[in-house]
Amino acid sequence: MANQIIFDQVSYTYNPNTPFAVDVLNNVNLTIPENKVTAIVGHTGSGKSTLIQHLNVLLRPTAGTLTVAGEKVTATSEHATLKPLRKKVGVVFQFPEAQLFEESVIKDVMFGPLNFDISEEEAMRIAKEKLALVGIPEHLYERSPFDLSGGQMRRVAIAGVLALEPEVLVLDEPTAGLDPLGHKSMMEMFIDLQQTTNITLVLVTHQMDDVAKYADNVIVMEKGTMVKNGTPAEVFADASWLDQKQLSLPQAMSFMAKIDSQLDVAMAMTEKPPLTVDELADYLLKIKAGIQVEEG
Ligand SMILES: Nc1ncnc2c1ncn2[C@@H]1O[C@H](COP(=O)(O)OP(=O)(O)OP(=O)(O)O)[C@@H](O)[C@H]1O
Repeated sequence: MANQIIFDQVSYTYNPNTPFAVDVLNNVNLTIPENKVTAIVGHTGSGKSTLIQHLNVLLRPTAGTLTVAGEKVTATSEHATLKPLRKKVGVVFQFPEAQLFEESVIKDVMFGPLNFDISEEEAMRIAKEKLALVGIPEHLYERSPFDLSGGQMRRVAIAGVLALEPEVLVLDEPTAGLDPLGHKSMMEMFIDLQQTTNITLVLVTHQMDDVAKYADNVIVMEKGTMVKNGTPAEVFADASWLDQKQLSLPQAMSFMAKIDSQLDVAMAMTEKPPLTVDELADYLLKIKAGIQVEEG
């Protein structure tokens, strides 16, 4: 259970003890299971980014205890003792390409490992491996990262995070601004990585289709607390509750909600409701087969 993440009564206040103090997390209690994909959803301003910035200790709790990668973090944790944690937890922030800075692609990806006292030779080996994984071809390694396309820059920045070989990978809307194909291929890359390396993946997203398709577990945040936790099927089961929280259903479920009342056969079926487009297609084919049997 070393990579299970536990928030125990965690609160966080920006600018504490000043007139600008803002309480953003309020007594958060939650567990993120290890070796699974957990999606964090919630209306804008619900505290998702603040929550995940605790995972690699960019922020420390104002109160309460966070356990991550086997380390306990509180308001008084010493900075120096938390360095190993920064290697174990990689965070891909929104628009990570903004953090590129080295003169070449390869140097940018080697920067993290070199900072953790890994030899130049080994850092180079890791950087090449991660660049291949994110789909950056070798002829771009010596180019300036600033000469690449936006999508390529993002992949280089992600390779830089992966180069630390984190055990927990946190993604804050990693595909924001990408076109649908870029979005799909990047999400599939992360999910392949999760499945082949068995890392713990935490995904902050507004895209309910991704939650339905990729997540094992969903955490719903509202006003700085967790208001629901469960599988996608459990969280999406109550459409009116989601609506109250200003969250949407995955497309396949919205489609079903629109036609369900007209599909007596479907309503009679004991099948679980489809969450994804693939499941919806299977569901409709079963209904069609059912109708044909009835008519026959
Ligand atoms: N540096 C900061 N100083 C003061 N308040 C902040 C700071 N960063 C965030 N906040 C406030 O904290 C609250 C939660 O912000 P946060 O970015 O964690 O929400 P979010 O759920 O990630 O939102 P979004 O979906 O829009 O990214 C917001 O009210 C925001 O204004």
